Amino acid sequence: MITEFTIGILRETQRNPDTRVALVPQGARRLLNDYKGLSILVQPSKSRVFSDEEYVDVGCIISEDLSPCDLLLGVKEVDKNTLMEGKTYMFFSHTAKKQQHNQTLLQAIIHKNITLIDYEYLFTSKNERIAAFGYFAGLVGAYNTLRAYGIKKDIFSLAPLTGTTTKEKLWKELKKVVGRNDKILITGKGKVSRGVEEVMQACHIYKVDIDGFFNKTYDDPVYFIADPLQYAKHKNSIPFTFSDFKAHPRDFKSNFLRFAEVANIYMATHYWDIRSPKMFSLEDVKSQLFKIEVIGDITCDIDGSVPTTQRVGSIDSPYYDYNPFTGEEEKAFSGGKNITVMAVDKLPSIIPKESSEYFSDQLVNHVLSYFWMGDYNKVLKKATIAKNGKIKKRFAHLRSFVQERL
Ligand SMILES: NC(=O)c1ccc[n+]([C@@H]2O[C@H](COP(=O)([O-])OP(=O)(O)OC[C@H]3O[C@@H](n4cnc5c(N)ncnc54)[C@H](O)[C@@H]3O)[C@@H](O)[C@H]2O)c1
Repeated sequence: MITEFTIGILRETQRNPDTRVALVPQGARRLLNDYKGLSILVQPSKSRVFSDEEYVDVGCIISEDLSPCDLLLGVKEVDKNTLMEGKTYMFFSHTAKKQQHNQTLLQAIIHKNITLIDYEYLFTSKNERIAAFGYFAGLVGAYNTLRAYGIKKDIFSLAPLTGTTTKEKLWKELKKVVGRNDKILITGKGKVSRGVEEVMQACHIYKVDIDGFFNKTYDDPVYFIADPLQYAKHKNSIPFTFSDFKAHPRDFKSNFLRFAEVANIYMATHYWDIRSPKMFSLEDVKSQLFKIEVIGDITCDIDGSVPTTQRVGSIDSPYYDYNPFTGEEEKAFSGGKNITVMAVDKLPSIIPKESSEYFSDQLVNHVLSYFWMGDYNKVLKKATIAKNGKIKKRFAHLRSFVQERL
């Protein structure tokens, strides 16, 4: 039904550009077949996992100039110097939690009267995230965390993930994981957690219930997935409800330490609202009772709910140690009572082809047509951080953040 609409696929602009893409050639082909007034322009890129030719083959136009586009699609933060005045952009902006490193990006968006829609806030009517790479972050994050444990304990050796790989290759490698009587704690029951769980199953690590996790000993490794009901509690002992936790996170405190006393590996996959309690404090990790030796922080929030995450590691160098007594970072696997941390963003970029295909399917099936058919259930509206250079009401907490002088 559309008269005319043009999508632009941006070239990623970070220093080590992400090879993922939000709309893959097969998805573009489907859209172009289904909607006759649609055009898709693609900025040429040598690093994208799909070649320019693959886009041309399905009817897209390769063009450096994306100024004719109604919508510009990226994956990661767009270089603020390339932003075009008055355009509509959709990408992972990592601005809504007032991330300091993206403050100037948000300021540029406001200054240039841009409309910013963030994939992170596209939700179904059942409040489920629509477009996310989380599942793949879970696969890679769990792999990297198990690899760290294998190195730390010198019990197995998984190949490092450098460059890019496929799910099939990960699975082959994971056959090397040998179990001990480890207890693995996972927090969060969303998409990342689903990926982590698949890795657990691939390694024949078994899931136990909360009673088993706390009270039983096993000969083999086991895991438990804690949801907010189990890792947080109301400050006034009011029974926990998730809706209350989401609406009034400041009324809750952490109930995590009991897990830290039995788990030796921890994988953080929960969503964290900056107003909700941190899992533990840096004081807590000094305690003899704090047993966790390896933390795979897939949430990767700096100064977030997992305070041992002092910085974001890189794909090629994903680990560092945190010394609980000095509070300093040390070389990974340097021993003693150090906690080994794996905290890397862009984890799904290690599996760029499959993760892009998965993400693109979600956009094609559940999001993109709202731009030209009408956003009747407000999916786009709710994910709009700024409209024509004005911060939207849902993100009003960012108004002072964009006005701060640097
Ligand atoms: N490191 C990476 O490369 C990478 C990649 C993708 C996602 N992530 C991060 O992983 C985290 C989880 O992502 P996901 O896709 O699994 O999210 P999700 O929405 O699918 O699941 C999040 C889970 O967190 C828990 N939760 C706690 N408080 C919540 C709240 N206030 N609202 C909603 N859920 C809450 C729930 O158990 C929920 O199921 C996010 O912080 C995301 O940014 C990291």
